[in-house]
Amino acid sequence: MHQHILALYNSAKKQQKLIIGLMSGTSLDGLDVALCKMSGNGMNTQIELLAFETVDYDDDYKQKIKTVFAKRDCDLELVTLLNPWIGVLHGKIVNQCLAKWQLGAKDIDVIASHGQTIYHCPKSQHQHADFKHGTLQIGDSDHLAVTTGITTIGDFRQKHIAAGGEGAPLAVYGDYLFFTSPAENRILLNMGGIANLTYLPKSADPEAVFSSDIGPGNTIMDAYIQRFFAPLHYDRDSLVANQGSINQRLLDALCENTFFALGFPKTTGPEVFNLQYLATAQAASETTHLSHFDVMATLNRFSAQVIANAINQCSVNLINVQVYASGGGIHNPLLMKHILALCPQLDEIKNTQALGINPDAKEAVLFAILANECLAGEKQRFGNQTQGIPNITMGKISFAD
Ligand SMILES: Nc1ncnc2c1ncn2[C@@H]1O[C@H](COP(=O)(O)OP(=O)(O)OP(=O)(O)O)[C@@H](O)[C@H]1O
Ligand SMILES: CC(=O)N[C@H]1[C@@H]2OC[C@@H](O2)[C@@H](O)[C@@H]1O[C@H](C)C(=O)O
Repeated sequence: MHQHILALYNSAKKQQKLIIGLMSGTSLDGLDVALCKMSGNGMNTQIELLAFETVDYDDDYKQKIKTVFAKRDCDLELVTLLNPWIGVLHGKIVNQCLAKWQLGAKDIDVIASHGQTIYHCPKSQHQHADFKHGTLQIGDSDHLAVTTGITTIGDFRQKHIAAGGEGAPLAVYGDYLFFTSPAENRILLNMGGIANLTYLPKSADPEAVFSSDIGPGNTIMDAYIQRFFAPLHYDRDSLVANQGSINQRLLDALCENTFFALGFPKTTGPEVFNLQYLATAQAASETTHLSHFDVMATLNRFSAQVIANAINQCSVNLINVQVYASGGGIHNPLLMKHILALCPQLDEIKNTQALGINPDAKEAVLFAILANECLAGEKQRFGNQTQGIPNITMGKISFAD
């Protein structure tokens, strides 16, 4: 037996594993690195988040990725070069974290790497008769494995598409295994660049569980701030949006999109929700004269409205439902205030820290759970398959040598 297969076999049998989850999301802010002590599998999964770092990307990284990110037309040579380059860079970041945590490669069972999404196009978006759904993550895991000396499981989304899903959201798998509770119906809300939610009924009925993208979280707000308030990268503490007023005509125009009429589950990305989307809505509503502050106030409300609509849609007729939020949007006080005001049935919105997981680390932890399932899980059953949750194991395995 090959030594790496044997090592994986031994890892899979271990009572406790150390898995590093890596997530680099649509906000392009940095690499989230979560050191997870994991035991069990399936509904018995236990996680202790031993350490967490967000290692900020420098401007050079951001510029390089932005050249191709969510662009229909881009330099294919650059994409080809970025694929290994990001893998190596993410590997070096893991090595820095290991040094900081005083751990060596041998202490880690596997790395779970999401990579960097550069384009996501479900059929609802591309509407090309010859093709189904597509998504592309770069930052190849062979390069991570060689750079770190640690077996790396990556490229999780392709199996989801191969099995009939849209390649996202994958959050549902980890959310279902780790956050389901017989005590209450739960909505796990993540507000990154794109917002998504997972509905977890207290019955744990896998036929009733689902996960869906909702629409923009921070992505249009971030793009607007980067364009008009550089060098700011985002509207820290809602300081800009708080100085403006909501423009109802622009808000109505922003809400006019076929994506919002689609049922759950559905996916989207910055390929749709971007500055061009805003410009189209401004032209349609004749609001091109607004101040930057009013535009930001309106964009903030737009995200909140989209998110609140989705919460209301899946909590209708439910009593005892609790929302647990995660992602960078929880740090945007105006956004949180609007969402709560638009969901009168909620007394509060908690965050996933109340369930033991740092809300900034949640997506990176999610990929550690997927890797744990890849190694040690058994096949899950998600019922009738209409919720976009195929019964699959995800991830491709890269060895270090
Ligand atoms: N103090 C703050 N005030 C306002 N917004 C904040 C604050 N801190 C973070 N954010 C927002 O959170 C964003 C980062 O969120 P996060 O890291 O969850 O996104 P992501 O994981 O890249 O996205 P996705 O989940 O769509 O892939 C920032 O770009 C910013 O918009
Ligand atoms: C294609 C892609 O990278 N999608 C991301 C993105 O970021 C949030 C939302 O859009 C979600 O669908 C997904 O990530 C999370 C981790 C998921 O798959 O659950």
